Amino acid sequence: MTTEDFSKSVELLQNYCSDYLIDVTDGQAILLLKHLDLVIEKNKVLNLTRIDNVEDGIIRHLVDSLLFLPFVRNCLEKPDDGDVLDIGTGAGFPGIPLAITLSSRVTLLDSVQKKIRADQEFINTLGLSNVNFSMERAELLAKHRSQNFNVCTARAVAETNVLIEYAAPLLKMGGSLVISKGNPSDEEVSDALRVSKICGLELVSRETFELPKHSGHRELMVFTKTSYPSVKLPRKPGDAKRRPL
Ligand SMILES: C[S@@+](CC[C@H](N)C(=O)[O-])C[C@H]1O[C@@H](n2cnc3c(N)ncnc32)[C@H](O)[C@@H]1O
Repeated sequence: MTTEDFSKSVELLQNYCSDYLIDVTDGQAILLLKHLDLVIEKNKVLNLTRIDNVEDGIIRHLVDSLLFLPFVRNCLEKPDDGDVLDIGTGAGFPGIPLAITLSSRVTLLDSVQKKIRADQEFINTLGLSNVNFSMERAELLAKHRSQNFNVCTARAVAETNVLIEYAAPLLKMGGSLVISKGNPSDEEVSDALRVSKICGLELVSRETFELPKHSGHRELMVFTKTSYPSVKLPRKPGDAKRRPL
């Protein structure tokens, strides 16, 4: 990107975000766009995303990830404090945009080694000091980091009931799972409500957004842990999907 293109992108990103009442400083916007640039570059040698241009990436990766920000902030006990886990982070969405805009500790979790390696490279280049990495399945992380996180996030990882089962043992009591969904079916939502009861979570908010330039509909859902699961969690890796609760 030329310096002129970069400045235009910073302005575009800030303008889009202000439509959702999300403030992004110049410094944060520069880091967000550098991350996007690194992802697009890395995508030439590693299959990370279908989005291969900055204009689409600003909307479908950056704005889409930043929609999580007010919800995550709201769920943290103290603003900008606490531990956030991004389950199935892929190329770092929404985890890296959240790490740039929050000063909380953010752990990027993915079971695929090459994705976590790419994320480590991105974070080194961006110079962020509040990011940790975990290369394993969510179900296995829950065995040694049980009740460790104030907030879990996930975008485009699994059905809502599966995400609830992954997050329940990882969250501290009172912690929350924040997820973004395109168009969840009634069946997905009713399954999620049933499984959330078993796992000790409650749906506390559900808000809808339209991405800029008709790029998609989003539902941001927040589930808060209010009691302990009534079944033993985590179950074996893969059970949440293969044998849903
Ligand atoms: C479609 S990608 C989405 C990546 C990113 N969240 C985004 O929105 O661009 C889903 C990612 O979740 C990871 N994943 C799926 N199930 C997982 C699990 N049980 N534990 C850890 N990572 C998982 C996959 O390896 C993959 O990188």
